[in-house]
Amino acid sequence: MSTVLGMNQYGKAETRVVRIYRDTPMHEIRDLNVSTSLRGDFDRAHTIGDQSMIMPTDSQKNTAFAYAKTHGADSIEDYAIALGKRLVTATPAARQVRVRVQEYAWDRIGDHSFVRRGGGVRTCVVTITRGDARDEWDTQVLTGVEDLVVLNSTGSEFKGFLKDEYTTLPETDDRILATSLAATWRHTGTGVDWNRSYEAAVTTLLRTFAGTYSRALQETLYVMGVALLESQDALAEVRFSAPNKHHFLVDFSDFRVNGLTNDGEVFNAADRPCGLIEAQVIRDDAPTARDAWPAEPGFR
Ligand SMILES: O=c1[nH]c(=O)c2[nH]c(=O)[nH]c2[nH]1
Repeated sequence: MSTVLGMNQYGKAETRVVRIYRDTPMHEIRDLNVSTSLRGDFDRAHTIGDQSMIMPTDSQKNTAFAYAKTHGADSIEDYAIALGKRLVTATPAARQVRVRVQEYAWDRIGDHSFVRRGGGVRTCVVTITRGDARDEWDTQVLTGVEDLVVLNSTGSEFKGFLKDEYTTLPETDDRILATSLAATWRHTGTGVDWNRSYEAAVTTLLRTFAGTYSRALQETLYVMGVALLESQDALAEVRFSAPNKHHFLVDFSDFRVNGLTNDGEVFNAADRPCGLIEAQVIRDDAPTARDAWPAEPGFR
């Protein structure tokens, strides 16, 4: 039996590129998922382990970041064409490149604040307990929003934190703050215009996220909780679960490209792990929650 190498291609899949345009106080965002694949004569890499014709996938990823700085402005098509031509040009053995780009759309909620388009799933959990008398019910209503993805491209710091032998995180005065917010709030009664209350709650959460300088996501959640409870008298408490979706500034300093700087413009949107910040904000005179929260282990 003899065997030969068949079709093959290689590249970097799903480089999560976030490009911030910050030339004016009104920032713009492009949020991309970029995959590149090179095709050509890469037989020797497969058959005899010769890497001399291989442009590393790591370099392809770096090029995707660098081109977001220099070519990311207009359309994903122009960006993909420029990136693809560069990769083929830099890789003599490549005959063809395929560049796939997905762009996530964001809507503006402030000068440097955005919410992912279409985001936010409305939820409710109702718990009804039979009372002593006929037609007597104890009704507890939780309303919430999940997957509300929000991002501030500046106005966020994280510094002054506890450090030990394992701490490597640099302090920062200016970072992206992004989270996929889950918030659940408890109503004190049922005489509520639910739709109007929900819309107002989400508006308050978004407006507060956008309008609050953040020293940590913990502080931002607390301020959002206070604002929500102050905006509607009939809310007893709110609970937040907020993954800190880390955006790492891409280090261009090792690239051998003249004049390429990264002044808070190109970020790697990390997939995982994320910080997970969770907090409850409650009125001090809130009626007891009884069984409102679906907290039995293993139950929903
Ligand atoms: O807002 C933050 N809170 C933290 O507790 C934390 N920890 C961390 O590494 N980064 C951040 N950011």
